[in-house]
Amino acid sequence: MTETVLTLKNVTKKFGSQLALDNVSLDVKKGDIYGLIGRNGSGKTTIMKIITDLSQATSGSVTLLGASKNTAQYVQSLGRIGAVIESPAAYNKLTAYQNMKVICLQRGIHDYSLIDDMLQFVNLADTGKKKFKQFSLGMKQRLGIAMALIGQPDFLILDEPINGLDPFAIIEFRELIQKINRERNTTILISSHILTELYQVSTCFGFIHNGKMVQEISKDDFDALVVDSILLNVDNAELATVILRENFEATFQVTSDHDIKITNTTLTVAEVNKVLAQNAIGINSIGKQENTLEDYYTNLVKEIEGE
Ligand SMILES: Nc1ncnc2c1ncn2[C@@H]1O[C@H](COP(=O)(O)OP(=O)(O)OP(=O)(O)O)[C@@H](O)[C@H]1O
Repeated sequence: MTETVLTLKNVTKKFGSQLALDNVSLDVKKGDIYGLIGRNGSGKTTIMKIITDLSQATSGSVTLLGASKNTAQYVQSLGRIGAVIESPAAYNKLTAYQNMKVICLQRGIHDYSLIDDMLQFVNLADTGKKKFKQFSLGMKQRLGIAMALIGQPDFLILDEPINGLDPFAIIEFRELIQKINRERNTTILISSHILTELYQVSTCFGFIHNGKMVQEISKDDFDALVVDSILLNVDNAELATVILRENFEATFQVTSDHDIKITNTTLTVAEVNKVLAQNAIGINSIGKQENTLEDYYTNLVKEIEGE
């Protein structure tokens, strides 16, 4: 059975009368890259702060690397994790190497050769005398990760690390996350509202909305559930739909006099095209639409808000 790294059970957090987390449960398994997805204010940072002991839950339980929160063992478990929450905390006037050295001193790490290894690992080996305040956002994020990795953690927590990065820095970042997971066997919890990126990097997802965990799903299950749809623009959508229903098993939505959306299908564009052409239906356009994590999340939120 796969080992569980983190479990939250019915965690509730109130700030005065405001309910920031409402009975949240989640499970992160060893080896996962768990993507925590939610809009601004949905509770992602609050979850991470509770895990890292920067905040206390109002009720519910948290188990980290086998230890329950508020026990001496939990403090030991915290020593096996690395975290970058809100923004990387480093000294503006220090270089990458000096900032790393501060972390080593704080953590009682005496082997400074680890610093060079780690800076190399995050591609910051040649920043020399450049001070943290002169770093680009991408460099700052990578230094934050190097600082979090210096203690060789089993579990890495990253709060919105992609925010504000340019497309090249995002690609670099994605590769770094995967490298950490693969080469260092580090389990990762990463939050973001940039869903396309989370989709590419994560092995499972947790959707949080208004402080509630709406769904947890593995990437494999998500991929099996979410199949692409076919969008059609035809002369007569109603007639075309009758013909399509006679020929194929799928869901056909007539969205206007000319537009049809076909979902729940593994049909190809060529198959649809052939049947309509044989029945003399004029086709103006036909094409596949990829259903993304973004669509899935938006629909989930719409369903909940429509409740
Ligand atoms: N210290 C606090 N005092 C009062 N309310 C708070 C506090 N911290 C967070 N909240 C509230 O709790 C809710 C969840 O906030 P949280 O920062 O966890 O969301 P988030 O999903 O991380 O959002 P973002 O993406 O904007 O960082 C929000 O409504 C926020 O205003």
